[in-house]
Amino acid sequence: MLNIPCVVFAGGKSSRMGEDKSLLPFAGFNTLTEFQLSRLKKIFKNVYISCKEKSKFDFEASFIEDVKTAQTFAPTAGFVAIYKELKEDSFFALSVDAPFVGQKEIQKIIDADKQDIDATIAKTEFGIQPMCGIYHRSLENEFSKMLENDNHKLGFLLKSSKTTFVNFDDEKPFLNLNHPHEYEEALKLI
Ligand SMILES: Nc1nc2c(ncn2[C@@H]2O[C@H](COP(=O)(O)OP(=O)(O)OP(=O)(O)O)[C@@H](O)[C@H]2O)c(=O)[nH]1
Ligand SMILES: [Mg+2]
Repeated sequence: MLNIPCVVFAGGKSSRMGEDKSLLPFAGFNTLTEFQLSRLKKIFKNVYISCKEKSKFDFEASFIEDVKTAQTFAPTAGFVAIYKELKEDSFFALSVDAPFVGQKEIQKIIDADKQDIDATIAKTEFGIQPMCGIYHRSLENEFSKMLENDNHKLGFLLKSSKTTFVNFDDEKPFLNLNHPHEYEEALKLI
């Protein structure tokens, strides 16, 4: 079991999906969020759910609600709240809509992580995967500033910080369910 806390980001608008993707049924679970919780709890000692309002879920879990000052829909609001809530020096961030990121990928990222850097993030041929990787507390102030300035460019933050990018040849584990057709594709792959 991994000691680093895992945070599943499930607070987005799902504008491309057209309905809240964190609440879509998946692999026999009532919601994609519960599917993620169930499998990630076998890998990490502590798994948290980052969201705007925990009341949208009808199950028990360790929820971290976004800071209330944030009107914007962007993971930045989640990051600021997570740093406030957790006492650990780093955490593993994963998007709720990435159901195929498995133990193998997670372990490779953990093995590449070091104490004196800001982040360790997955990268594929398509580009960096900001919602799959480790964020250190050294970025806490940066995230607060980004939220204040209504700047939500995670890619820019990572490229201008001490980030280790971990290369993956296989794109498949990083399938993101942004559009309905990707959800349909994922249902067939389970
Ligand atoms: N906690 C929190 N997470 C968010 C917020 N906005 C986006 N996220 C998460 O960030 C991750 C990446 O976002 P996207 O894949 O673009 O999901 P989304 O923003 O819901 O979808 P679109 O509206 O189609 O862009 C997802 O895991 C979202 O749940 C937010 O305001 N708060
Ligand atoms: Mg989005």
